[in-house]
Amino acid sequence: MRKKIVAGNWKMNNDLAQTETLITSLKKQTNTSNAEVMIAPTFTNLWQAYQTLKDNAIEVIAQNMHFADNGAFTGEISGGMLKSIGINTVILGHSERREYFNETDELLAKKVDTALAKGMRVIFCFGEVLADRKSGNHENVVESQIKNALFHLDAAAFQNIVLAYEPVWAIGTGETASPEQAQDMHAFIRKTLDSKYGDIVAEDVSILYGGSVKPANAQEIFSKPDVDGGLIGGAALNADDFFAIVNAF
Ligand SMILES: O=C[C@H](O)COP(=O)(O)O
Repeated sequence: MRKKIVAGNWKMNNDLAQTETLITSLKKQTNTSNAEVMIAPTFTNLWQAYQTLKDNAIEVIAQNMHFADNGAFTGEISGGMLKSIGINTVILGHSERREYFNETDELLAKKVDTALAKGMRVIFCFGEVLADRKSGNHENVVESQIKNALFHLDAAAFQNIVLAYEPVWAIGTGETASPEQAQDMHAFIRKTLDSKYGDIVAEDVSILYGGSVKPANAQEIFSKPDVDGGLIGGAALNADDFFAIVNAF
């Protein structure tokens, strides 16, 4: 069964004190929707966030992880380390990881494998840049990102995969994909999954939209039949805005 999910990706924002303040505000909010709510603080604040929220319905998730279990990878964090502090979900393939840290589909396939082998849930991100959208190549780009990183998996693996379509031109720019553009791409993503795995997988996978989702536009985007939620950046840094988006369902 497809789930509704709203996940806040805090990116490299909020030190420990700011994290505690924001979580205190989040705990005062009421979820009147049927959406699962997640937040992804920075690594240094995951433990504190998890401890503060472990009796709350808000799930604390990670923004990234390495594919190896351990070893000489200075500055990296493994899935086992995340699991050991109670983190069961990880965002992989965010466009900022792809752009600034050279993460390729091939690398992401290895990260996905490791996360799934650890029993973790993956929020797998992908999306086209503006030039691809302008040239009409956006569906080809998204199709190859999905195929290259995920199509080695078996159908059962998709029970622990959430997809997040994030057109790069809409991230942090204030320019949102129109609800129709989001719907069209989400429907295309289901068609792509259907071609390999059949309609049960295609219909059951949750597909989130990310890119300048705000309280003012969330309801219209979430009203589209193939949009199952959002991956929220800037607006997730304010508790009122974030829960206005959660409650837009
Ligand atoms: O992970 C979140 C996305 O990059 C969207 O960020 P944004 O809501 O600030 O555009």
